[in-house]
Order: sequence, then C-alpha cells, then structure tokens
Amino acid sequence: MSQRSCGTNYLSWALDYLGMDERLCAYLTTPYREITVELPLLRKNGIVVFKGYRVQHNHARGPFKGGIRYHPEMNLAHAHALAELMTWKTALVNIPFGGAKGGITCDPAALDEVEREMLTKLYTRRMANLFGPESDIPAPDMGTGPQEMAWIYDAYSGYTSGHHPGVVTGKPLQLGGSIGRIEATGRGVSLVTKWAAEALNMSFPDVTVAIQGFGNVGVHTARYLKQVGCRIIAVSDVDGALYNQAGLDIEAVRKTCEEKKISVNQALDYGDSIKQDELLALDVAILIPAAIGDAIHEDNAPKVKARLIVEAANMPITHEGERILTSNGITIIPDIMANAGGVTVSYLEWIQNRSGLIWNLEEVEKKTDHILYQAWCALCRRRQNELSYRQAAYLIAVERVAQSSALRGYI
Ligand SMILES: NC(=O)C1=CN([C@@H]2O[C@H](COP(=O)(O)OP(=O)(O)OC[C@H]3O[C@@H](n4cnc5c(N)ncnc54)[C@H](OP(=O)(O)O)[C@@H]3O)[C@@H](O)[C@H]2O)C=CC1
Ligand SMILES: O=C(O)CCC(=O)C(=O)O
Repeated sequence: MSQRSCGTNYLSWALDYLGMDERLCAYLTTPYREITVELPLLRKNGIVVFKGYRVQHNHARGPFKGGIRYHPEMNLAHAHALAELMTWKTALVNIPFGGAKGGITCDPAALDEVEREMLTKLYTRRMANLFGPESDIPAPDMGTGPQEMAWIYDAYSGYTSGHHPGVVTGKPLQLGGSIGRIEATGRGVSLVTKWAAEALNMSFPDVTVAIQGFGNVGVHTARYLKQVGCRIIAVSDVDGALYNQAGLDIEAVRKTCEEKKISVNQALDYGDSIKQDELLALDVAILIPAAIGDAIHEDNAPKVKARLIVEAANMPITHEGERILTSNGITIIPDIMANAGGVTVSYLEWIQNRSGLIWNLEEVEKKTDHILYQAWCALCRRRQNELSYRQAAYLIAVERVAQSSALRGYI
C-alpha cells in the first residue's frame, strides 16, 4: 500500500469538483482517533510482543465500523487508509455508520488456535473502552473470520459484564451472527460484477473471469459467479495461481485445498499451475483482485487485458496503475461499491442484534440486494457516462459525510 496510502487524491479531487472548502480535506482525512497497543503473548519460547491498531476515521454518520486485519504487513498507516475507505463505503451504500479499521501485525497461520484466541482477547481488552454497539463495531477482514469475532464478543462481554452481541459483526450464527454474512462480500461482488458487465453490454454471464485471492472474498465471489454461469478460468493465493481455460470446478478446488491443506497451484487435478502475475495478464473479460492492496501497479497494469476490473479487495490498484488501466480503456468498479456487500450484511446483523429479530436468508438477501442496488443506481446516475465509477462514488460519499458533519456543527 505504498503508493495509494489513502484516498486523499480522490478526496481532493471530489472536494474540488464539489466546490467545497479545501480545508474540509484536513478534517476529512484526519482520523478521529488512532490507537497503537502492545500485545505481549506468552508463546512456547517466551513472551513475544505484537502490535495492534485501531483507527477510527469518521463518525459523522453513525458509529465507527470496519474490519480487523491479521497480516504480517498490517501497520498504523494501513489501518488509517483502510479506515478512511470505510467512511466512504458506508456513506456510499447509505448505512448509518462511519469508518474504522484495525488489526494486528502477525501471520495468523503461524499461530496456533490457543495463541490466536489469547491474542484476540488481549487486543479486545486493550480496545474495550473504544468498542461498543453504539460507538465502534469491528468485523472480519483479511486473516480473521467468525471465530475471531466470537472471541472479541466474549472478551468485550467480560469487560462490560453483560451480553452485547451488537459490539461485533460477522459472528458465528450460534452467537447472534447473521445468516449470509460469511458469503456476503463475495455475493455482493458477484452482483455488482453482473450490473457492471450489463452496463458495458458484455455478454454476461457468458464471460471469462480471473480472480486473485482465494480466501473468504475470492472463494465466494467465484462460487456465485460460477453459479450464474460465468467461466472462472483462474484463481490464486499467496503461493501462486491455478489456470484452466475450460473453467475451474471451484467447489472441488476449494474442498481439495482445505482437505489436503495445499495451495491452489497444487490442486493440479483441476488445472495448471501459473504465476501470480500471469493471472493478472490473462486474456479474460473480467479481472477481480480479491487479495491484497496495491496488487495492480505501474509495472503490471500495462499487461492487463481484461475489459472490466471489479475491486473485491480494498485498494488493489495504485494511482499510477489506475491511470494506465483507464488510458487503456479498462473500466474499474471501485472497492467502496464492489465489496460493500460485507458491511451491508454487517449492518443487518447489527440491526438483528439490537432488535432481537432473526431474519432468514431470503430476508437478508432481499434487504442486501435493495441497499446495494440503490447504491449502484445512484452511482450510475451520478457519473452520467462522463465520470469514472470511482469519481462518482467519491462525490456521493463525500457529499453525504460533509452534509452530516455540517449539520452536527463539525465544519
Ligand atoms: N472479509 C470481508 O468481509 C471483506 C474483505 N474485504 C477485502 O477483501 C480482501 C480479501 O479479504 P478476505 O478474503 O477476507 O481475506 P482472507 O484472509 O480470507 O483471504 C485472503 C486471500 O488473499 C491471498 N493473499 C494474501 N496475500 C497475498 C499476496 N501477497 N498475493 C496474492 N494473494 C495473497 C491469501 O492467500 P493465502 O490463503 O495463501 O494466504 C488468500 O487467498 C482484502 O483486501 C479485504 O480487505 C473487503 C470487504 C469485506
Ligand atoms: O463488515 C464490516 O463491518 C466491515 C468489513 C470491512 O472491513 C470492509 O468492508 O472492508
């Protein structure tokens, strides 16, 4: 995340376009609060001190909201950039939250389950005075999932001596999680991909797709797109990529990787092993980065052949990468629209926790589709075929946050 350390360039552009006071930029880019904590964990060979972060970016529209990332490269600057992105994402889909992000610098795969539980609960206790169903609500991001959210819920409940399931979303169903949250981000990506492909008059679903990342978001994006009839010809993880021009059997690849504990490029019964960068350069209709930030940059962007890129990951394209792709006529659907299905179902989980209601899958999907489709239509109206999707998304989001901030008397 070196080149696109935050959305500031897009924000400056939006403020300028909207004719808003440039001083707003300082307010809208300065986080409300940034916290770094030390997390001493007793491991087999002694104490190891990890670092944890939470950046609360803006809460003009509601409680801070955003995921918890466990990754070796996580740091305060990443948390800041990702927290700011959450502010625009929640505003774009018009749900009553602000933006936050947090995490721990660690390789979760190198920790055993007991260590992950201890570390997660220690992190939560350090952050417990910030977290709360009305103040700051974490959720899963890279390297975390329902189990970590259950530990956060438990540690927070211990801190407050009460049961507050609405303090965190993405929990297991047994602890008040919402049906559909695990698949929500990938399902949302697949819906937005369909709408974008149709807007471009592509022959959807008769298209080829390559997906970088085969974790929560990548797997479910692949599953849903395959279900509607797209041909997923390549997927990748941190070790490499798997390619099959005839289309991959996503369920079989997933099951094999899980059962044999192997990387996707080792599932050779289903395709051929190729390199990460080769996946990005494949001759596909749609490319979906669903892994890390800055995956597409000035060096590999010129090789991209896809007509449409849907940003399932947060910030997967650097500014220079975007300039090259755009000048090559490639359409980009920005992260804050493409992957907003996750936070949307988190919002529905939070409502269910606060109201005591439990909705079924049909209800959750119907409400999600409505929220996402409203946002998509607003985006299309705003760009009027003149602006990029990202520009239009920033205009809508910044305007909403600025309006709420002004009404509260912040600016
Ligand atoms: N989870 C959610 O609900 C949401 C996630 N997102 C974003 O989606 C993206 C993916 O998140 P999620 O699926 O949850 O994360 P996961 O941890 O579940 O999966 C991440 C995937 O990316 C791969 N990966 C990690 N590092 C690299 C690398 N250097 N090069 C290539 N691939 C890599 C991982 O491979 P391996 O397994 O081998 O490590 C894994 O396949 C992130 O950008 C996240 O911020 C956005 C909105 C919501
Ligand atoms: O579900 C949520 O609350 C936030 C998910 C997230 O971190 C993201 O959308 O980037």
